[in-house]
Amino acid sequence: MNDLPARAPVVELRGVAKIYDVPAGRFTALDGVNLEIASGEFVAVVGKSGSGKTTLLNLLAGIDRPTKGEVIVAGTSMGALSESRLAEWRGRNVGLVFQFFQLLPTLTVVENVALPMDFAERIPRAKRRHRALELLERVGIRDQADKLPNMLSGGQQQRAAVARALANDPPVLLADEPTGNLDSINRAAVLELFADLNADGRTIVMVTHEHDARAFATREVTMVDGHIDAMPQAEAGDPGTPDERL
Ligand SMILES: Nc1ncnc2c1ncn2[C@@H]1O[C@H](COP(=O)(O)OP(=O)(O)OP(=O)(O)O)[C@@H](O)[C@H]1O
Repeated sequence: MNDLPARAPVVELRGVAKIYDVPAGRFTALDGVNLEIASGEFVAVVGKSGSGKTTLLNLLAGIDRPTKGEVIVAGTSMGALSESRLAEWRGRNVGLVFQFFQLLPTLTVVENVALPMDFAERIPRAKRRHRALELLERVGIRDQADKLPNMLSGGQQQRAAVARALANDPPVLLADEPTGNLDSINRAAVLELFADLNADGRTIVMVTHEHDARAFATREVTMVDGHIDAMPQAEAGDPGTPDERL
């Protein structure tokens, strides 16, 4: 995994604002956001629709840039990077998981998982398929490797997407509503997988609406109108033991 010392902040946001130009003028989606996430945390980002969760995640992923403030992930302040360096940085330092999986339909599952390795060129070409198969084994769908994505269930497709996100062994796994398109059984399975990966030391930031999903995280960050709520109300109650969580 990554070489960062245990508990060092792997994510830092300092005075971050994101302002969009909209027909009516300017819309402040994030304002004055400060956040530190230590290596090894599993953070659930929660909050009402429109509170800024996806905007925050996109800044962490380097998909978007802040209007103000600094975003530092895995030791890199992203504001200093050109677009091309940012794309290269992203391929090596963050793994992304989305609600709708976003697997390429014409590639097999194992080819989808190996694809980010081609871009980052960190793993020798001859070892990429082997590593992709190991990752599929890790997420429990090694037997689906040579199928096309549309032959898999939603839960299996999301497992494949998680394996793809881990392809370049990124310090941070970022997930935007990863269980939002799954039935309850697959949702539980994917959350267990995230909890397992976190137990192995992987830092995870997950945007979610789902109360049960929050119970798997080690910390909850609540967004309210573009801010982080300093004193969130207890909503979900005691998360309970793992067996009780779903
Ligand atoms: N590209 C954009 N241009 C203009 N406004 C935007 C843009 N992207 C997001 N917004 C606005 O910023 C606010 C925050 O959006 P964001 O998608 O981050 O919220 P969210 O908490 O993830 O919501 P949801 O839970 O519904 O996905 C919303 O009011 C949204 O309409």
